[in-house]
This record gives sequence, structure tokens and C-alpha cells, in this order.
Amino acid sequence: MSRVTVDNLWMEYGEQVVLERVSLEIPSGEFCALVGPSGCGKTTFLRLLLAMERPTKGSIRIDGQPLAREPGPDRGVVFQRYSAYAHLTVEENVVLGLEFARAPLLGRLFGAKKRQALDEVRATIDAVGLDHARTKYPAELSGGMQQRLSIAQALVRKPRILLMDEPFGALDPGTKAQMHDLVRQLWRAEKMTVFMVTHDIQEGFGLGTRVLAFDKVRHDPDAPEAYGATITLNLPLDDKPERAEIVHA
Ligand SMILES: Nc1ncnc2c1ncn2[C@@H]1O[C@H](COP(=O)(O)OP(=O)(O)OP(=O)(O)O)[C@@H](O)[C@H]1O
Repeated sequence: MSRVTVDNLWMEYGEQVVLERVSLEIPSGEFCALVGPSGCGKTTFLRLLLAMERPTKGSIRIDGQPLAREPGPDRGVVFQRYSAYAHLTVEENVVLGLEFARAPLLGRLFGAKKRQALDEVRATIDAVGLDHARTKYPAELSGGMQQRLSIAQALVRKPRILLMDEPFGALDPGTKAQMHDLVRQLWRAEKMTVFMVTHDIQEGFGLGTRVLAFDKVRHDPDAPEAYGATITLNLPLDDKPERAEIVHA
């Protein structure tokens, strides 16, 4: 289970209020699509969920527990820009994610633990459809394949919460459709709670089981940074059959 509760969250950078009064109750397994104008704080919200930033006020809890201070393996992240090491193969890149999660001091696993990790890595690489590219380097992959690698790096740690920041923005329509199928399939299999930022409303309504819109409702023309964005629309897409199947209140 991974229910996310956000209580009166505020985020300020110096004089600039980026987010204000954000309160949410997201049931486990929900696929949230985050939309809103550029610069309104969607990425900041993901960074807060990851604990890469501390809120100025308010709290985020997962299953009632306050967020750990460090980004933990319970949260996986997929960025639009790829996060793979150029000098490591697909398989080595995915292994690295697991090694850092399981051996934080040395960053290396040995013996039976390494073999177990390799089995899990190969299963994840298969799941994202990169089995034929296991020994390739990132520069040898197409955009869609690089995005699959990025998803594999996040999924191999079996996160309960998956955060995606415009993951498909740079892909051509055909590849994007394939990636939508893949993400839907993985979400259904793993029943993760997903937060995906997108500028594509159609994508948000297509993939999401809940749409969250961020925008400013308060404006001071003399001090444009005095107010932040909040949630202006929180719409569960109740008519989607998969919502009833996967989302648990
Ligand atoms: N570390 C930081 N220090 C200062 N200001 C920041 C920092 N990170 C973000 N901001 C500011 O917070 C605001 C929100 O940025 P954010 O990237 O969260 O918006 P966004 O909604 O994701 O935008 P986009 O849709 O264009 O990606 C911006 O004005 C940005 O300049």
C-alpha cells in the first residue's frame, strides 16, 4: 500500500512562493497526471515527494508515516532527460541502481547477492522490452530505448511510488504510444502509486486515473512572486474500469 497524504504544503524559495496550501489525499495505486502552466511548481512538487527538498510548511506522509529525510528506494523516478552512465551498458546501468540501494556504503554486491541482483535486473530489462539491447551503451540506443532504460532503472528497486517528470515529452508519436502501453502494463502489474507531470492533457486523461491541475488562484500585480500555485482541480476519473480494479482507498 502507498497512500499519499499532503497536508497544507507550502514551498518558498526566498521571496518567491512557489506552492501554497496544497492538500491532497491520494489512495494507493492511483495514477495521478499533474498538469498546469509552465513554472507553476509541478517539478517542485515531485522533488518534495522525493524528499529532495524540504517544504517550508506542511507535511507529506506515505501510509501515515512522515517522509524519510533522504530519497528512499520506496520512491523511483523517471526524468525526461536520461540518467544513464554513458560508459556502462544497459545491464550495468540497471545493476548500479540496485547496488546503491542494497550496498549504500560500497556500491557493490558480491557472490549470491550479486547473482540475485542480476536475476532481478534481467527480469526488469525483459519487462521493459530491452532484452535484445542488454549489452549496448546508452549512445547506441534510440530515444524510446533510452526512455525504457530510464524506466528500468526506476523499476528495478520495486518502488511503491513512481514519479515521472514529462517522461515522454521528447518522443515521436509512435514511440510515445508504445511507452504509454508499457507504463500502463507495468502500473497494472506492480500497482504503484504514480505521479506523472505532463504538458499533454490528452496523455494525462488517457493514462491517469486522477488529474491534478496546479495553478495560481491569488495574484498581486505588484508582487508576482507573493503567491504560489495550488491544486485547482482534483478529478478522479471514476469511469475508468482499471481505477476500480487497482486503486484502493
Ligand atoms: N532550487 C530552486 N531555487 C529557486 N527557485 C526555484 C528552484 N527550483 C524551482 N524554482 C522556481 O520555482 C518555480 C517552479 O518551478 P518548477 O520547475 O517546479 O515548475 P514546473 O511547473 O515544473 O515548470 P515546467 O512545466 O516549465 O517544467 C519556478 O519559478 C522556478 O524558477
